[in-house]
Amino acid sequence: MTQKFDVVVIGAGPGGYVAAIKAAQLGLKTACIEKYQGSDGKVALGGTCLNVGCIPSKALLDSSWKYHEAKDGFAVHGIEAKGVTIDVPAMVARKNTIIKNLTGGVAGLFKANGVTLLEGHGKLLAGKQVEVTGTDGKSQVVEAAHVIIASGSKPVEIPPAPVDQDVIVDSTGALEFQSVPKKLGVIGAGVIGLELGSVWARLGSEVTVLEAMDKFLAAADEQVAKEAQKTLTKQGLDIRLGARVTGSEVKKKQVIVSFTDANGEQKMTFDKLIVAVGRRPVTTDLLASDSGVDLDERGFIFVNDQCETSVPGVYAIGDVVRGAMLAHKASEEGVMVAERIAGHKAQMNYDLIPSVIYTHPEIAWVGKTEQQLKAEGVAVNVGTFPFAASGRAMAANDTGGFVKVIADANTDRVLGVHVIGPSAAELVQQGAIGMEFGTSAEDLGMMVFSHPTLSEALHEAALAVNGGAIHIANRKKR
Ligand SMILES: NC(=O)c1ccc[n+]([C@@H]2O[C@H](COP(=O)([O-])OP(=O)(O)OC[C@H]3O[C@@H](n4cnc5c(N)ncnc54)[C@H](O)[C@@H]3O)[C@@H](O)[C@H]2O)c1
Repeated sequence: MTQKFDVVVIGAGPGGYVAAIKAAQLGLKTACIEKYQGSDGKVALGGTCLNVGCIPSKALLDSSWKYHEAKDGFAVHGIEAKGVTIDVPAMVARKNTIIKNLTGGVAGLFKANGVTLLEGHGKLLAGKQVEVTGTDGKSQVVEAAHVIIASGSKPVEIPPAPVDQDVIVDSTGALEFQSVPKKLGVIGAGVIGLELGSVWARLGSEVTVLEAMDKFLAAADEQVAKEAQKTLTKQGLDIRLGARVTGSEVKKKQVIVSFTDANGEQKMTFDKLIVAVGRRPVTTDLLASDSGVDLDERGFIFVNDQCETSVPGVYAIGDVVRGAMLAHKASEEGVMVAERIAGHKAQMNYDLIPSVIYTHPEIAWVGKTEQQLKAEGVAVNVGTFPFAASGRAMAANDTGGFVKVIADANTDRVLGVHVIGPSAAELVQQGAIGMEFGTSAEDLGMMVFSHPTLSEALHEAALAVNGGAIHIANRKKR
């Protein structure tokens, strides 16, 4: 007999698993389909984020940062650490343990919330039926009153550098190196290129980043991007802008990469090459020809602001639809859709999705950049505060970067918070909370911030918007 559900979710990444849990919590009979197999051959929940994305990369970023600190950052504190070494297989094994704990945790949450897990590949048929094909090749069809597609994304491949997951790897392969490559090439100075480039640079690789665009971190505020480029270069990342990769040749476990830049044609040889040039939506064998769901011109599933597809009752969320490819955006879309299915009037605020790059210092922002606002003709006041003037940052010997608060010159409403520096992600979240409630720079300035904290840099930057910073000379006078 055909199994019937109120909600069937295709994909158990941070979009799909959150949607499934939320739907079940709202009293809907919910199933979630997932096929991804972990290293033990068993189905693992959590999608790219938990298995080969956000979490494993942060595990390696944290391990490599501790190594770097032990090697080069302790002496200033009077701590002597001699003979510091890195055991790369142990570092990678720790990362794998974290993945196992978290993916197992999601399975536990499914059980606790009564979500039925259907193992296999899900395909949407006509009439909100979903075909589930198991790894044994056997298929079953389930029926749903509502379907949520959360099939995610995968790395873009480029013909000049075909991934073999040995010498030329994508973001997944770059989490599995068993030793530190002497020379590491990275194609793409985006989020993944900078995070993974940082991991291996801290462990001793000579890292060259080849970026096709002439501008570094085009999505970030220009002042932040400039500071980031300066800092990462100082850390040893050789960032080549305007560098177009034209070919690669793997020879004796090395790769010779050809590229053109302002100086003409170039060749460089690397021991490993990471290709990190973006991700694309996964829609392969996902939609039957008569499913009725439309794709947009870039291959994403077409949805409106409420994540409704062209078929009533079928929704799509996360990386497979328009917007930022971020786990937290996917999760919030999942919550919104589950609530709407349950009859609530949930909406999502697409204007306040924070962005974070987990380098050191972290780079994070929410809202608009100064350049975007100027292009829109919005008059703004800007306040910045450098961590070099923060007592807490000095105590931690982590004084690089600054906080920048941008407010509407007429209303004083905060329109953007941009941070490069220690705990930037956490500080930007404070800005996001304020902005969600329509805070003005003055509101933030009037609040009591604990002393001594890094958060005081946000307080001071908000005060500086109107020339009232205490611990730095104000550029703008009251
Ligand atoms: N911390 C995070 O939030 C986080 C971490 C990892 C990934 N992600 C998401 O995953 C997605 C993929 O990340 P990503 O870093 O691969 O993509 P990205 O879009 O952030 O950066 C890709 C970069 O590669 C460059 N590029 C493209 N083709 C090139 C070529 N042929 N030669 C040289 N450079 C080229 C682009 O100009 C761009 O700067 C992004 O949407 C990102 O937001 C987010």
